[in-house]
Amino acid sequence: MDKALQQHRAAIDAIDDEMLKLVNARAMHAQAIGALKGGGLIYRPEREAQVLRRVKENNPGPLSGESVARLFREIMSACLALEKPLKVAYLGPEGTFSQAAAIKHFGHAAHTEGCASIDDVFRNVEAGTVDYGVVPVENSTGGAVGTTLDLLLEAPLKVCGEVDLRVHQFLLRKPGTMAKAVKVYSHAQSLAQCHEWLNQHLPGAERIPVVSNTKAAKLASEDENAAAIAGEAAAEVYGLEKVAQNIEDEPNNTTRFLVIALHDAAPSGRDKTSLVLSSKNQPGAVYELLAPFARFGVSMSKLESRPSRTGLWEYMFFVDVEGHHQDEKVAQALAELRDKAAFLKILGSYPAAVL
Ligand SMILES: C=C(O[C@@H]1C=C(C(=O)O)C=C[C@H]1O)C(=O)O
Repeated sequence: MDKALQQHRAAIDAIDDEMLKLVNARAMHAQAIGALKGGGLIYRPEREAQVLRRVKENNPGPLSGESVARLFREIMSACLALEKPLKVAYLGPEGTFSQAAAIKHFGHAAHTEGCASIDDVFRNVEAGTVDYGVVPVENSTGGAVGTTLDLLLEAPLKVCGEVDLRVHQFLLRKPGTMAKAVKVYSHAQSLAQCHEWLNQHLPGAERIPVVSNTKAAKLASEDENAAAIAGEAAAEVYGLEKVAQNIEDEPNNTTRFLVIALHDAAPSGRDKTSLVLSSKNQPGAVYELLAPFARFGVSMSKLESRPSRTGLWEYMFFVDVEGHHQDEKVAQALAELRDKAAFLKILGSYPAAVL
């Protein structure tokens, strides 16, 4: 047993030495490519998506496709940081799901910077104080994030990526607290995601929405009568006790985030395009408006309406379609839409999430 163990460990050491050489050789190629790009835009979302898809497809196992993709995500992140670590703004403070999404998408070598609000994330990207921003756009139980949609409509920014994050919620208390919680702090989206659980387990408690789950955790850490709903990372930041775990009503609770930047992405082979449009306020107008997608065989993966601020009972439609705006079918549908829609803004084309 001892001998076998030693043999395996010796083999692992030898493999690790090989891997060290290989990842550094890879890093040097990435550096050379950085130099070819001449100090311009180094990060290429479409290429990164292709690298991740390729390793998933070629993975012989026994490691899962998901695991190898996560490893390569970190390798690429470190390679890119050799040139210049990316600065990524998210809805802070530290420990939010937005930060987890930023790290999932860009890896740990990126510098993540917490902002006080979603507006601030947009402003920082616009001003160029950060390279990218990560903003929540919809949750599988709570629905659309209105602030993000409104800002996407107005901001001169592009969507260059998407991140899907499985969200687990915890009920957190100050350690050693015995009294039943009379107040529950959390972000409105998280309160919505745990609505049924709260009805059952804390029916009398007042639900108080606050700007972030981390803020909720902070408030609960200062108040014996309060609890917070937040993720694991927020519990760690404030040293709270996890009184109940996975309290989200929907077991597949997922939040989708968008990556915003001054540019979108080139085609990666499996892309999405986000756009916002409005129709004239007349019967059948919405049907008419969306008809070009059906006619050119473009699949729609999302349709969300939002009241327009300009007229009563007028709506903006946020649409995601499969394909890149440079793909022929999508380009044809968009050309037709341009004539029909009262308003059309293409928010950007980007690789469909790999991780
Ligand atoms: C090396 C490149 O630059 C960056 C680093 C990548 C990598 O490490 O594989 C991929 C895309 C870019 O974000 C490239 O464009 O190929």
